[in-house]
Amino acid sequence: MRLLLSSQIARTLLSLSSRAMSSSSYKSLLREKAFVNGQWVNAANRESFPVYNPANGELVCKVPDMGAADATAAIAHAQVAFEAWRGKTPSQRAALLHSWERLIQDRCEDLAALMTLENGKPLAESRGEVAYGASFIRWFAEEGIRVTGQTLQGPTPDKRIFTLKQPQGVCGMITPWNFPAAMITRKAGAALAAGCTVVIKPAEDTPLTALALCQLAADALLPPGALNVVTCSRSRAAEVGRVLTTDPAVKHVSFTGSTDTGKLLLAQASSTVKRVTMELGGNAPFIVFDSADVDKAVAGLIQAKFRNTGQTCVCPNRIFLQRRVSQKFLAKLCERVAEMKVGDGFEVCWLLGCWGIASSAHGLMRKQFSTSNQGEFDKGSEGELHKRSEGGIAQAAGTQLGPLINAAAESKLERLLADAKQRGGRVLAGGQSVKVGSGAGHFFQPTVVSGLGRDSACFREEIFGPLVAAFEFDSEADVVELANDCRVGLAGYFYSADVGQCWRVAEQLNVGMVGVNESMVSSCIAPFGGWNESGLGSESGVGYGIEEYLNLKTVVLNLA
Ligand SMILES: NC(=O)c1ccc[n+]([C@@H]2O[C@H](COP(=O)([O-])OP(=O)(O)OC[C@H]3O[C@@H](n4cnc5c(N)ncnc54)[C@H](O)[C@@H]3O)[C@@H](O)[C@H]2O)c1
Ligand SMILES: N[C@@H](CC=O)C(=O)O
Repeated sequence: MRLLLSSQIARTLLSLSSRAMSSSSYKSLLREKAFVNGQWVNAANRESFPVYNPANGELVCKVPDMGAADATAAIAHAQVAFEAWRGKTPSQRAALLHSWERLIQDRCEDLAALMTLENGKPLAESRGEVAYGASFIRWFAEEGIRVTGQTLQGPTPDKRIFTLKQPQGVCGMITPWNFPAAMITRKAGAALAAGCTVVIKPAEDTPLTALALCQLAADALLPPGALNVVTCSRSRAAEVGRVLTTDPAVKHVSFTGSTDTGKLLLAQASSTVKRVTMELGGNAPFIVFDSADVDKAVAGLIQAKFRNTGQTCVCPNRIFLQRRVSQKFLAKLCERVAEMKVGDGFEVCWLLGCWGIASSAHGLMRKQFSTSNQGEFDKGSEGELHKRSEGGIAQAAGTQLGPLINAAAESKLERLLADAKQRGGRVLAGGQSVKVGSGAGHFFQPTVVSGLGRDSACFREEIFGPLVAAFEFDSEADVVELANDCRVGLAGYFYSADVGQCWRVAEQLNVGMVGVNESMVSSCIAPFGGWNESGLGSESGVGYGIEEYLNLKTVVLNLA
């Protein structure tokens, strides 16, 4: 009887989940034009470029291939909009941002489907990203109404000093493909809440999520010109990027992407001394000490490393294992890796169907709570979101690793692997590309290699794919030196049961974010930023994220 009941439940869930999959309601958010001054527009040159589904190489649609003239026009509109937007009270801006965030949450399923379509990440992760992305808008709406200055005593009895924080103006933003929603909302949410207006150039691989966010911003009644998206192909990125980094009307450039591109944009932005926020590449150490709980460390690595098929700037890159624990860790890791399913991000099972239903229920509940008990409900959902995006990797029985973003990403993995083999590295798991469906996508097995030294490409370069490179070490001092032997410093992780060691190592790693017995360091609450060649400035966090978009002004008042 119990068996019959559970198979009926499974069948119902399966049918509900496949019905959800076959739904094409995301098309109502699919936009094939750029968004400037509240209008859907073509490129001045009338050209367009294709957006492909990385899972099967199929054409999704075409969007405008804009150039310098379009970027200049968008900046001019954003400048006009700035004069009105800065004049609104912080609470008025917050109310509009809250509406935008609510619409994003309400359309979570459609946004997630669009994201999986253009980026390839498993649907579970796309849902997690929509919620993560929305959290930044809510966070910054609240940050915006709490901006404060200082009142200081003067250097002489007749003087008083005040500080004011004022919006900078038009902000140019260049964003990557790996988090097509959250890297936009983390920047634009902060800038808009501060009273700035924005012109965004999204990555050429993933412009559709950016455009869908614009539609929802328009639905939320954000004023025309406050949020603009200029789309362009890779071959025009430098042209549009040059305008965003050199036009005197742009006061701030915010970029997330590779360190090489970041350096170029920094140099360009220096010509007009713009404020800059740079979130660049990482090479995160993931250290497992002998005292660590190995099962927790393996689970942590799986979550942090394979999120977005390993294409995340805070992904563990170099895995350092203390000699006594090394074999045990690798054996368990290889066991887990062998179970991971590579496939189309839309492939789900009834477990995820279950989650889809839960998330629809979440949408309904959210609507009900929105007037009565919003604050409390939001707090609860924040934790849920994190569990959900982690669950997408570690627990789901559907696709856990989607395709790589493009052919160049696959070639890079093959190069890193060839270098590892040539240097005597051993491939303990994976190591092959995978044919999925028509074979037009670029899929790769989760791969574990060991036996490498610090001369290997896996040690020196940001891997940005599902390849784990493990290295052994003997002492705490040795591993801190190894971990710090790189020019970037975004995130770092370690697992240890020794409290003293936890303090020491957290303090000694030259990175902007450290996970101690924890593999997820990103949230709207925590400052996000890197040291050294990983970037400049801080996104999110209490005060830090919004301050990036505010100018400090000192006012000296003479009382005499
Ligand atoms: N830190 C991150 O989150 C992140 C994100 C994406 C890529 N990466 C790293 O970069 C590597 C390559 O990926 P990628 O090619 O997408 O990164 P990229 O830095 O070249 O691209 C990121 C963004 O910058 C734009 N861009 C590129 N060249 C530009 C230019 N000259 N002027 C203005 N904009 C420009 C792109 O169009 C995209 O919007 C990856 O393998 C990875 O190591 C890091
Ligand atoms: N999206 C990542 C950062 C870049 O890849 C995060 O917020 O953790």
